[in-house]
Amino acid sequence: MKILGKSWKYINEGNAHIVVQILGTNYVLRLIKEDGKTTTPKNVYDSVNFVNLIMVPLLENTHYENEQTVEISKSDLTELRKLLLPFRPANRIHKSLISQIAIKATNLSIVSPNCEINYCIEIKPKEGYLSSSLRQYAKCYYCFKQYLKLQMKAIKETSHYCPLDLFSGDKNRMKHSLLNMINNPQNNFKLFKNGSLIFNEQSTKRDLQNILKDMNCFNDTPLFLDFIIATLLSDNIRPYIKLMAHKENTESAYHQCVEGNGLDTNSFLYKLLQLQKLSENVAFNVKDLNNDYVDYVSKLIEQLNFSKLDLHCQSDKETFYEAADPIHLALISAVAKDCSIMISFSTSYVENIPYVEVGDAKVFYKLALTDLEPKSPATLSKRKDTEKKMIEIYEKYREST
Ligand SMILES: O=P(O)(O)O[C@@H]1[C@@H](OP(=O)(O)O)[C@H](OP(=O)(O)O)[C@H](O)[C@H](OP(=O)(O)O)[C@H]1OP(=O)(O)O
Ligand SMILES: Nc1ncnc2c1ncn2[C@@H]1O[C@H](COP(=O)(O)OP(=O)(O)OP(=O)(O)O)[C@@H](O)[C@H]1O
Repeated sequence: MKILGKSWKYINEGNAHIVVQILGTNYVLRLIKEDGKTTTPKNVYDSVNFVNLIMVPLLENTHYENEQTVEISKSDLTELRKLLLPFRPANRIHKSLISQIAIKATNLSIVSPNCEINYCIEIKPKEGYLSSSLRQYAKCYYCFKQYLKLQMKAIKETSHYCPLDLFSGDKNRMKHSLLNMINNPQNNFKLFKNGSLIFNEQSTKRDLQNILKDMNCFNDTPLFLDFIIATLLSDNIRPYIKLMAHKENTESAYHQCVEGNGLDTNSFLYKLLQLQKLSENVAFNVKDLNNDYVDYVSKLIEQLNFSKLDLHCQSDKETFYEAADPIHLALISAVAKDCSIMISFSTSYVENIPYVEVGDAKVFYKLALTDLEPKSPATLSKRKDTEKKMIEIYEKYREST
């Protein structure tokens, strides 16, 4: 069966979308899971506008072209649902309904369909700072939530990954955080080869070593991690980076959640962190999340069009932040706290794409963010409830050990 007249392949899925690549092109379809909610074409148009006009420019997510909506026929959709089943993970198949309107987006798992081999690293970094609501416990949201996940049996052991290490800008701490992700990947670290998942939550350090041998451009894991760090610290504009092998100094690793301030203001990670922090600077009461916010995405787009703001432009960004409803900012921040970083790379030459010089090799890469669709206002009250639950569980856990 073909989609839009072309062959396709399943890439992966999350709680809200199934993503399939359209072979021979540079795009994917983000199929929207429908269970529990009905998606109208208007909802999807608004969502696409939210990504294109708000999230992409605010994050300077330049390698992500404008999303578009596409319609899939009812009969194709019925067949597609059946064909997707064998590829879908057991813990996700309880959601089986898919919307007829899907989102056409840039395929971030490849640098280009013309490259002989494309690899891609996916990092779901989560909240990179200590939110004011958790400061008294000196423990960040991710590290706290690990105990809740353990209790719910969603994970077998807690991860030592701390987002504050990754966002610290300190290369030692960043390396340490990536090693912790690799030791216990959960949904935070994945690797793809030509759009197929080759490293996931079940993989081990040894699996990564074998993948790197096969890749033939990084001699060892530390060099591979240096490559990831160099791209994350880049401004995503500079045409090339010369990789300086960085000697790890694990002594400086923290064993608790400590915020760093080593990120350059032009770096990709800094921009993501700033957007995440939008929920900190605004005071709002969860009780205010009344019916006024049910259709907030379409209101936000209307306001943006009415004020003729272009969020690619710095002064318009500032005007937007100053005038925005605090709850809208908190909802934008929630997207930035849950999105994924995709670093696709290849040793094949690709025009107008930055590269990292690794020894004699040039590794061409694209750094971009995905999963930028708007969240429901219920996300904000869910966060408060989760915080309460995870603090209780953590305190019980501490008493028992
Ligand atoms: O509960 P959170 O905040 O940690 O994040 C949820 C994620 O959990 P995790 O990354 O595993 O901790 C959760 O991820 P998983 O399904 O656990 O992989 C979703 O990303 C969820 O987003 P949405 O509600 O589907 O839009 C996320 O929910 P939102 O809070 O972003 O709505
Ligand atoms: N544009 C893309 N190109 C290639 N692969 C993608 C793209 N977007 C997402 N993916 C892959 O598909 C997976 C699911 O996508 P995404 O995270 O957007 O789904 P979601 O259901 O919205 O996630 P969540 O569970 O965080 O709500 C990602 O983890 C990633 O592996």
